[in-house]
Amino acid sequence: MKFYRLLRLMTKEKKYICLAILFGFLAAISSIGLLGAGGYLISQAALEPPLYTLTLTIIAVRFFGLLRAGSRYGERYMSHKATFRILGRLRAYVYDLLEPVTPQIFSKYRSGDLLARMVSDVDRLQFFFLKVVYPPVVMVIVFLLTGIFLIRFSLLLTVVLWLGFFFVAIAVPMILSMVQKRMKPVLREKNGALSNEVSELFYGFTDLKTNLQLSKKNEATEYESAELINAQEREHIVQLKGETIAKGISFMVALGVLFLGVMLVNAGEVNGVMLALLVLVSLTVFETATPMVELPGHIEESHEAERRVFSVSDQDLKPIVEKGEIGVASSRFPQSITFQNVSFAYPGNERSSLKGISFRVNPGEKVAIVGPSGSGKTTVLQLLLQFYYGYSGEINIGNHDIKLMNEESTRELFSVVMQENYFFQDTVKKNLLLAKPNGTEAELKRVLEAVSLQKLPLETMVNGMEISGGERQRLAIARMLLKDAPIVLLDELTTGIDSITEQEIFSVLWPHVRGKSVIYITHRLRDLHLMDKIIVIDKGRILEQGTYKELMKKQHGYFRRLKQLEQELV
Ligand SMILES: Nc1ncnc2c1ncn2[C@@H]1O[C@H](COP(=O)(O)OP(=O)(O)OP(=O)(O)O)[C@@H](O)[C@H]1O
Repeated sequence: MKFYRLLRLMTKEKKYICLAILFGFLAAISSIGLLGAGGYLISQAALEPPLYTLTLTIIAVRFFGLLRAGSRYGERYMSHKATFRILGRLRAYVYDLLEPVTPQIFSKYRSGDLLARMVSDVDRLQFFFLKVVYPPVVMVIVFLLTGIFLIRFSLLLTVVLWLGFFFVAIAVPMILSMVQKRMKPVLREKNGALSNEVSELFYGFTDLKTNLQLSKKNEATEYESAELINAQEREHIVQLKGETIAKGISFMVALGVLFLGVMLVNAGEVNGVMLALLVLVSLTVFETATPMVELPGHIEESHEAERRVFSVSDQDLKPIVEKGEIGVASSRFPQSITFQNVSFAYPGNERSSLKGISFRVNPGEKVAIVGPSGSGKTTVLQLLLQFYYGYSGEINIGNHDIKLMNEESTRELFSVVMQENYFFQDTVKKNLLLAKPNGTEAELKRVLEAVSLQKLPLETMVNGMEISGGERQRLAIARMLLKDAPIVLLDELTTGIDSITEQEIFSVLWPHVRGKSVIYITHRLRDLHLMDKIIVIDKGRILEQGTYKELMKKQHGYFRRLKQLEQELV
């Protein structure tokens, strides 16, 4: 159902929603009361009665004036409070939906695009309550009550008012929405064409310039821009026409009420001093109805945003199993890791990236996984870190199947350096503290020294230009050293680092990980004699595994051939 999830979230903010509607209603009614009482006062004053007879009306005008100011403030305050609380809930809800399927999402969408889209769509949904839900509720209540008030004078007045309501709040917005719906595809097309031109201009700037095509591209971009502006103008004119018609109808209603009022006064059914009150009341009540012209647009926009926000999580991206609750008894001791006949294909991929992989890392053992690019090495870590669940076979840490283990406490077991490591736009210090929130400055400096970054001040901004790719990689290693978890996962950790620094890092790293279980992924074959076991993997299958000596003894072994090839190259 449309807006089902949004409405469910909204019900959690009942209190503020009810208060917003109450204050909105009071604000509208007091506006009507103020103008009505004002009109009545002027009419009465024109008859020059003794001043004391006007006292009550003057008090009423003052009362409505004050009530209007107070309730307007209350309405703004409560409606925004409700809106922001709903928005907060919505953000948390969307985050909870996406968090378990994040790896699947990022393998499907470009992460930057998706995040930007998500953030803007969620933000757009904040207007759902403010512009879609609550104004019509207030409007209907106000029109109902005003209609009932007018029945006191004549049923005809009420009929005219409700007829006006039908046209202004229902018929005109519906017709307008139908016309705009027909214009939307053109707008979308022009929008897409312009974004296309702009991104080609932006990303292909150097090529366009060197091939002398820049001015041609500029012209094309300007043409698309003018086309889009024209289409937007046309849509805006239609919108303005709708608003003008709605306002025109509300004036016609006021005129109709005036006309009827005069007839009623002539017939002696209504006192003449009430005439101004009737006209002003019927005019003011439409203040709540004329904004309805924009309602279909807001509904459409919210619906589109809602569809996009939830479409990502509604796809077949759900984790295949529910996570278990088994906590890890102690994260201090090294743990064994076992893969038993594990096969896995990434969501949407027909080809399996792992095919019946079995191996064991004993507690405290150091195991290298080597193999050519694309052979499935990183995938082993992705499964171990529980970024994906849809594999067959079993993965165990200690005696527990990881599918049954509590996700967060399991991750405490790992210190990880992946091929690409994310750093927050913050200082070196803050980025390091992520791994150990209570780490002291001395500890931070010690790990920086370990990766030969002692000259890097802790307050340097990581995403600033001062840090090179190799330094970022070393920083990731420093972060890993700081976490001090019992299982260490290293994926191509010295990519982008020169051989001398690499040697320095390894001389710190191996002593540091002594006693820990280590999986070290690499396609470089140096230092592998330090490993307890080497697993050679190609096209998702294990080709051979054993100690360095065992593999080097195999006459036609894959590893031996690789090693020989590397030595020849060196
Ligand atoms: N997110 C993903 N979505 C779909 N397919 C993927 C994804 N990540 C990897 N693959 C595919 O899985 C296979 C194994 O990839 P993996 O990254 O595990 O290889 P690798 O041995 O670590 O390679 P490299 O040394 O280049 O990092 C490759 O064919 C790759 O195309």
